[in-house]
Amino acid sequence: MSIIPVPRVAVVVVAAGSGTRLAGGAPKAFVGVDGHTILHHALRSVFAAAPAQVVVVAPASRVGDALTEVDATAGDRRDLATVVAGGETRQDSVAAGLAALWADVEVVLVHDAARALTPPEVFARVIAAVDAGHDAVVPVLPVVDTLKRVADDVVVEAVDRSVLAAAQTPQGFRRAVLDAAYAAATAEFTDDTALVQHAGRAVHTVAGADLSFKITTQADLARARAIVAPVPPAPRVGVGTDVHAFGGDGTLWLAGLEWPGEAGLHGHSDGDAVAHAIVDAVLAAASLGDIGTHFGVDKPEYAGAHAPAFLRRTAEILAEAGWRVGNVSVQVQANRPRFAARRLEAEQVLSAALGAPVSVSATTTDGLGFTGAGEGVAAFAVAVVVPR
Ligand SMILES: Nc1ccn([C@@H]2O[C@H](COP(=O)(O)OP(=O)(O)OP(=O)(O)O)[C@@H](O)[C@H]2O)c(=O)n1
Ligand SMILES: C[C@](O)(CO)[C@H](O)COP(=O)(O)O
Repeated sequence: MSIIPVPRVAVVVVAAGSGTRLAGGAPKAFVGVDGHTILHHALRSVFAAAPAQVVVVAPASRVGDALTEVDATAGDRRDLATVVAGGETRQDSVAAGLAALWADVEVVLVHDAARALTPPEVFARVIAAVDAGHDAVVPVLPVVDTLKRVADDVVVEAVDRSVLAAAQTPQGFRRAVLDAAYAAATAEFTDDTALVQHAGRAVHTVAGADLSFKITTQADLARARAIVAPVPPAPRVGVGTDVHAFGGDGTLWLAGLEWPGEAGLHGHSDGDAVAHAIVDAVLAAASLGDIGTHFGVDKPEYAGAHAPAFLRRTAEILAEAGWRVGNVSVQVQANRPRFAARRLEAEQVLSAALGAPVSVSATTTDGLGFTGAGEGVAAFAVAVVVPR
């Protein structure tokens, strides 16, 4: 692990928006592009830029998922990154990010996660302009459409586009200037250079980039998907296993079924090794971590939970990342219970919860190993996932 000096630059990545205009089925930053989320792609370019403190501002309910994306993208800069909860407006979220900056930071960039494909060189241009002495810097593109001033659906006048520019992010600031502007803010602005200019500071422009477009609508998402993954990703396969020992409280729950009269299994949840092996196989296929990543013992809502709770949430996580389950095959290895009479029932319960075909088979080890000794059960699952 290389020792990176405490950085003088910080990047606040605002990712706490709801994505109303996108209607992507999840907070925008967690909608899938190519099997990775918008936030994942945004963080890839942030961490590819100059070393900086990185503060990700996520929806309060998705701080854990944002940490997962930081873990997946930060590499040896993981110690430079933190995640905080955002606010009601973009400006509230920026303020939350600013509050998390380290004392040594002198230059602050504020970047929309929604501009997920921003090339790292734009970050370099903005930092260089602040270092050259500008209080505030905004990357811009020339306006290419003819613009009109409109009122009540009537064109009032044409607007001279030669004096206009389209603002992008990351927007860069001397930290003292941005902190002072936020401390004095009395109105909402849609970007940070507007707020700083309202506070009386000059704003300098640098060249933006076509790839820095903001993913706002489904058309923008389709554009990003065509850039990132011109050819739809092939189906992917994943494997998952799980083991639980008999001796837990209550009756047995396995493969989504209750088995009256059979010994229960130990576990944070109901110990259903079949369901947990399926979760691991599906998440592994989409490279989205494993059951511990999303359902760890720190999630009290899964204490004692049964298979449908795990499988429904796993299907949601997959969909948000741009995947769906093709099918799953799972085999349980155990002396008891006897599956033959209820195998189809188990397949129906598991398939309904996952939203995809799950086939179940069962076997014993002819007395060998811990399952053969009746100490517990083991389950082995293979899953195929395909692009949504
Ligand atoms: N309360 C908010 C609102 C927006 N943002 C972030 O600010 C950036 C630009 O906002 P926008 O593209 O408008 O995102 P949303 O607000 O999610 O989109 P919409 O307006 O369609 O709901 C996005 O990266 C978004 O995550 C934020 O961190 N906190
Ligand atoms: C900050 C910004 O991306 C600059 O163009 C834009 O103002 C964000 O606007 P939004 O309505 O919050 O997407």
